[in-house]
Amino acid sequence: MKITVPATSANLGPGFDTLGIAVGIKNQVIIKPSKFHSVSLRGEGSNNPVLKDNNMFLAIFNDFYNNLSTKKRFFRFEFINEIPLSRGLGSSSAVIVSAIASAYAIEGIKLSKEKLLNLALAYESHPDNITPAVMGGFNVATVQDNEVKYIKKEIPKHLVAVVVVPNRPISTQLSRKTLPYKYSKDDAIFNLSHGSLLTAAFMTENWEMLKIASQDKFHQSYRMKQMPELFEVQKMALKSGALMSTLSGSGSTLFSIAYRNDAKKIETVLKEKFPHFKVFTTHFDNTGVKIEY
Ligand SMILES: Nc1ncnc2c1ncn2[C@@H]1O[C@H](COP(=O)(O)OP(=O)(O)OP(=O)(O)O)[C@@H](O)[C@H]1O
Ligand SMILES: N[C@@H](CCO)C(=O)O
Repeated sequence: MKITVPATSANLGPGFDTLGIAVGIKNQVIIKPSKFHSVSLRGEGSNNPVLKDNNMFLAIFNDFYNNLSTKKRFFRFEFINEIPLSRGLGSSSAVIVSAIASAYAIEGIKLSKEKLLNLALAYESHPDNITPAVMGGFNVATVQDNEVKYIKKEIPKHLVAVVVVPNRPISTQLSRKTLPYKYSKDDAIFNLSHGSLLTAAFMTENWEMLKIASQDKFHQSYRMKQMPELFEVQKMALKSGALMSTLSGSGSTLFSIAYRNDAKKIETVLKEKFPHFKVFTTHFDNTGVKIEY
């Protein structure tokens, strides 16, 4: 059995804890029944021994599997990770979603995507990474009575993401602590209006509106000050033709959206200017987590 789950970019500027989008890089887990427990790990995180043994995937998988099954079975877990850790591309959300989906699937128990999403919510207080990780596409999500309420929009193929991944992480947990506890009425209205405009721009495919709509006063500047070079990346991406350029989740990745025809030029400029960062272009994922037997 193979589970595939996409990376996700949350906030998209003003949509703090609300807007998120799934992109073409992914984590895959191949699970096979085995005589004994074994784990292999390739790609992102493979040089981190902690991730091999007591990683979050196995902890969540076992929590659910032990409740779903009466049988004591062993498995071989083969992790193939493309999503970098602590770079704002939803690595932990991908793990949470794929671990829960795997436990149900290995037992042959059907699990709707809505139910999966609400089970994942228990592990992540904000829905803006887990929702696109489950559903794919662009999502607007909120939590009401412990349930995620969301609306999804698929992204057309002529749009791509140009992603700049710095060589230093920003921890979501720590960076949330650097944010103000209170905001002024003006800043609240600024983010409400820009987040609403951004959502409408995605839903109506008004891509030229993304640049104005993706401005933020809640979190980006506080976080980007931890790595001031990110302001340069953002300016260069927009100058080279990006439709929008925002901090991906809590960072450190800078996430830009562009027309497919403009991506090569943007990517080339960013690679030349920031050779110490990983720069790549990827399509959008409109499927979300998927299981193949
Ligand atoms: N691929 C993974 N495999 C196992 N555990 C993981 C993986 N990714 C994240 N984790 C666990 O989740 C914790 C938080 O990781 P990380 O900071 O990447 O998540 P995050 O908050 O989603 O940030 P980001 O969105 O930047 O990835 C890690 O310390 C690790 O315990
Ligand atoms: N909305 C979350 C996203 C984390 O990926 C944050 O900004 O902390």
